[in-house]
Amino acid sequence: MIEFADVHVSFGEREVLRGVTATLSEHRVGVIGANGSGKSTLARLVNGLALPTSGTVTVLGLDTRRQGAKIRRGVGFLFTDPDAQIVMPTVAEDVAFSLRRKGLAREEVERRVREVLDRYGLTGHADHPAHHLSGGQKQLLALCSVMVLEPDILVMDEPTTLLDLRHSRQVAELLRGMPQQVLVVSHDLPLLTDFDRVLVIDQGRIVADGGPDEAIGHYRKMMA
Ligand SMILES: Nc1ncnc2c1ncn2[C@@H]1O[C@H](COP(=O)(O)OP(=O)(O)OP(=O)(O)O)[C@@H](O)[C@H]1O
Repeated sequence: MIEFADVHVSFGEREVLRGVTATLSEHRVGVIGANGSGKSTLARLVNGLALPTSGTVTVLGLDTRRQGAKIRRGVGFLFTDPDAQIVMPTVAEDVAFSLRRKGLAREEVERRVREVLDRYGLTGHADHPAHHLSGGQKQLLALCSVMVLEPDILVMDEPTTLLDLRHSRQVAELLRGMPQQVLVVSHDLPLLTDFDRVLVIDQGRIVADGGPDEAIGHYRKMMA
């Protein structure tokens, strides 16, 4: 559950979000809108990477302003650029990295890494240098590194930008099957067509909020 209560965010003089109020409890929630409308800022509020200038963001029952560290343990965040998330030389080591910090036994780490690489189709690349993967494979690797931690909520900022049609469909399918709540910022409208709820952001405000047909229709008209 993610709750925004009259959230404003300003960077200096510029007000980027202006009075956002929404309670998100649906499984897959999409966020669309023009460039610079405030979508990434909204996503970053969910794990406390950005904080409200005024108003409150509550995630998993916790206030992001006071309990950011705890929230970040429950909220997986996937950036647009997977290179920003690769920290170790090989694919398997990269996925294992975040788990090691949890203090799990080596066998348990290896078991979980194998399982997640298998689930996302990267088993054959386990010992390959992570930076040699294709853009789409790196995106899947970043997803593995986040999902292996079994987050309660997954936030994705434009996860399909680098992906070909097959990989985009794979991500869409994975999101459908995930038990976690997922918040996805995207310009990839087909990805969102069977989502449970889509928010349209314009100049820092929610201007449409509903099923994907209605919200995407509103967005298309707005951009015409
Ligand atoms: N840390 C920051 N400092 C100053 N300005 C910022 C910061 N983060 C975002 N902004 C500004 O806030 C506005 C909204 O940015 P944001 O990234 O949320 O938009 P967006 O809707 O995700 O855009 P896009 O679709 O282009 O990714 C932009 O004008 C951006 O320059």
